[in-house]
Amino acid sequence: MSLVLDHVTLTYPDGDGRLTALDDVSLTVPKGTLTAVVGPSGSGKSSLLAVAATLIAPDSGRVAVDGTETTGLDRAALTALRRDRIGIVFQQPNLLPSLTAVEQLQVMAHLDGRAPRGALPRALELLDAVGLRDQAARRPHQLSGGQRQRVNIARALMNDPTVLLVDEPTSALDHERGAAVLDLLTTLTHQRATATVLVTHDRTHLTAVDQVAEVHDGRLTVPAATV
Ligand SMILES: Nc1ncnc2c1ncn2[C@@H]1O[C@H](COP(=O)(O)OP(=O)(O)OP(=O)(O)O)[C@@H](O)[C@H]1O
Repeated sequence: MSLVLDHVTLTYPDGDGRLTALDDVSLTVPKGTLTAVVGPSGSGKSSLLAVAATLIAPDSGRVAVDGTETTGLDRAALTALRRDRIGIVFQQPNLLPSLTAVEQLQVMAHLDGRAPRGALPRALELLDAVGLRDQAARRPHQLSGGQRQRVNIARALMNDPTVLLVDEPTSALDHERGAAVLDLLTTLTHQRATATVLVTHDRTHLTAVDQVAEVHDGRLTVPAATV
């Protein structure tokens, strides 16, 4: 199992008390499958993604990424785990304005301090996988919103993550482009055997996902196993 959340509870300070953002949440996402997490605003979706990304430690419960238990890992170990095993696609493609599409990906290979040998062929291969091989030399302002989101997705795959976490990828896109991005995520999940979690409040495009989990007031339910 590539991503396991086991009885995870997360609270935030709230005035004199605590607000429970995740309430005893358990979720398992096997490799090569896509789980959509749906729920209304404020239900806990972003908190779930942040805990899965090991950006926030839960108050209690267990998070395991690609077989590694994250509880008790120090900051350096968590940073390395995120760098090597986790890809994150944020809602807004936060691309660097001055870099071309292929450079947005290549820069990922520089971040861990290793010589980016093989970074260019890999970046081009990933741009090809997201249908943008011929846009490799374009800068963000020369790309459409949907194309920018594809670059964003390709970039998250640069380090060959096991776990892919995606936050509302279709919110800035029209219906057709949103559906295309979801199709692409489904295909990449199967091809690259990632354990993918997609957070969304929009159920329209969810027909092809492997599992839909619903979150309400921090409580997660997975209707009759769909994986
Ligand atoms: N840093 C924080 N400090 C205190 N409370 C927080 C913090 N972050 C989120 N919350 C609260 O935790 C609950 C869950 O928030 P979360 O952002 O996870 O929901 P969400 O489902 O992602 O919402 P949205 O769809 O609007 O992004 C909400 O009640 C929110 O107000």
